[in-house]
Amino acid sequence: MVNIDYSKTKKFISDEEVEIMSKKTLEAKKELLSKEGAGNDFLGWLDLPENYDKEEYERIKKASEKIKSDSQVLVVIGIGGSYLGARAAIEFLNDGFYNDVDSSIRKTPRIYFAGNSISSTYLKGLEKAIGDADFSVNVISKSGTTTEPAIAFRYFKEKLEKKYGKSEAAKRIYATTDKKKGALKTLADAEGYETFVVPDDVGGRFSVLTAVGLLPIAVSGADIDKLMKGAQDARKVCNEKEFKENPALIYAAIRNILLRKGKSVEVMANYEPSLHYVAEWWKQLYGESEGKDQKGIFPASVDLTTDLHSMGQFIQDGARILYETVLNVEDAGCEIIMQNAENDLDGLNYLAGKDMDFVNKSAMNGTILAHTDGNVPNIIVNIPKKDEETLGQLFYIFEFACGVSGYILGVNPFNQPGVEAYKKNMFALLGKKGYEKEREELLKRL
Ligand SMILES: O=P(O)(O)OC[C@H]1O[C@](O)(CO)[C@@H](O)[C@@H]1O
Repeated sequence: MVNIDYSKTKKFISDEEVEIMSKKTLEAKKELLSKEGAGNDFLGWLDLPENYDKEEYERIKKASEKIKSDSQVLVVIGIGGSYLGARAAIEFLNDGFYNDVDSSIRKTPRIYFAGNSISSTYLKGLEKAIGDADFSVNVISKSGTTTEPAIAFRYFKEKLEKKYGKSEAAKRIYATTDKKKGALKTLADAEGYETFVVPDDVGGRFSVLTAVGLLPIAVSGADIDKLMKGAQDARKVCNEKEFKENPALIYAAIRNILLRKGKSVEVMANYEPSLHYVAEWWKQLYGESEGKDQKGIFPASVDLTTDLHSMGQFIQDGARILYETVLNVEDAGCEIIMQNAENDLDGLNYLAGKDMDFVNKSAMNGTILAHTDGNVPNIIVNIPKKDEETLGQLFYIFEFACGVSGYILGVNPFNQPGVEAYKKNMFALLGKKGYEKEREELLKRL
C-alpha cells in the first residue's frame, strides 16, 4: 500500500504537534464520513470505488473495445478535472512514450488531449499529428459549457463529419457529461452520441474514477478493474484506520502543521518523468479545493532530477516558504546496468555494474537530505510500483487527504467559486450577450 514517511520533517515538528494535529484529522475524517460538513452534496467520490453504476461500467469497457477496434487515434477533449486524471493515469502506467511506440507493439490507439487550452497552433498541430488516421473523440465536460473544450469539440466534430459523414461520425463521438442537463447532453441526445455520466455529487477534480477517467484509461489498454481494486483497498484504509496506519490522515496532518509554521508552498517532486501529470492532477485537486477565503497552501511541482538544474537553487537556498512532497516509486520496473568503458573519460566507471535506478535513488536520497538541511521539510510518499492497483490507491489517498485537509483549514474543499472571475472577463471581452456593461468597464482598463 502507498504510505507516507514523514521522518524527514521531524527536525521541524515535534511529536506533540503531530499528536495534537492527529486529533484534528480524526475529527475532520468524522465530519467527512458523516457527510454533514461543508460541500456535502459533492461527496459521491468517497464511495465511488464500491458504489458506481455497474451497467455503465460495462458500457465503458465495451466502448473502449470499439474504439480500440475502429480507431488509430482517440482525441480526448476536456480541461481541469475532465482531463488531468486520465492523462496522469496513462502517463503513469506507461513510460512517457505511449504515443510514439510502433502500433505493431502498442496495439491500442494513440491518445491525444485537446480542449485544455485555446491555442489554435495546438489544434492545427494535433490535426497534423492525426493525419489520415481513423479517429474517435471522447468529449468530457461536466457542465457542458466550458469554453476551451467546447471550442475544440466544435473543431473536431466538423473534422469527423467531413471524414466519415454525419451518421458515422456520431458513432465515433463519446460524450461524458451531466446525466440530464447542459449543452453537451442536449447535443449528444440530439445527435445520438453514446453518453457517459459525471455524477451530480462528484466534482470534476474528484472524477478520475468515473467515466471521465475510466474510458480514456481503458482505451490505453490499462486494466480498470485493477485501478478500482486499488481504490477500494485505499478506501478501506482511509475510512477505517486510525491515524498511525492511515496515510491520508498522516499527510493531511503534516501539511497543516507545516502551513501553520509559515510553509505556504508545497512542492511535489518526482524522480520519474512519467509522474509529471500525477503532479498536475494533484495541483488542481489541492489548488481548487483549498485555495479560497484568502487561505491555502500553494501547490507547485518539479520534475527531478531535471529541475535540480533549474529550480534546485531556489529550493535549496531561496525564500524559506517551501516544503517538499517527494513521490518515490520504489520499484522502477526495469533495469539498466551501467557498463564499464575502456577509457573512462566521463569518470563513470565507478558505477559499472550498478543499476541506473540505484543512481536515481541515490540522487533522490541525497537531495532529500540536502533540502532538509536547507530547512525544507520533506514528506515522502512511497509508491511501491507503477501499476493500476497502486495508482488507484494513490488517487483515493490524495482525494481523501484533500477533504480532511480542507476541513482542518476551515474551507469548503468541494466548491471553486474563484474560477468564475476570469471567465466573466473573457466573456465580456469576447462580446458575449449579457456582458455588455462589464465589457465597457474592462475595455477602459485595458
Ligand atoms: O467538466 P467541465 O464542466 O468542463 O469543467 C472543467 C473544469 O473547469 C472547472 O469548472 C473550473 O473552471 C474545474 O473545476 C473543472 O474541472
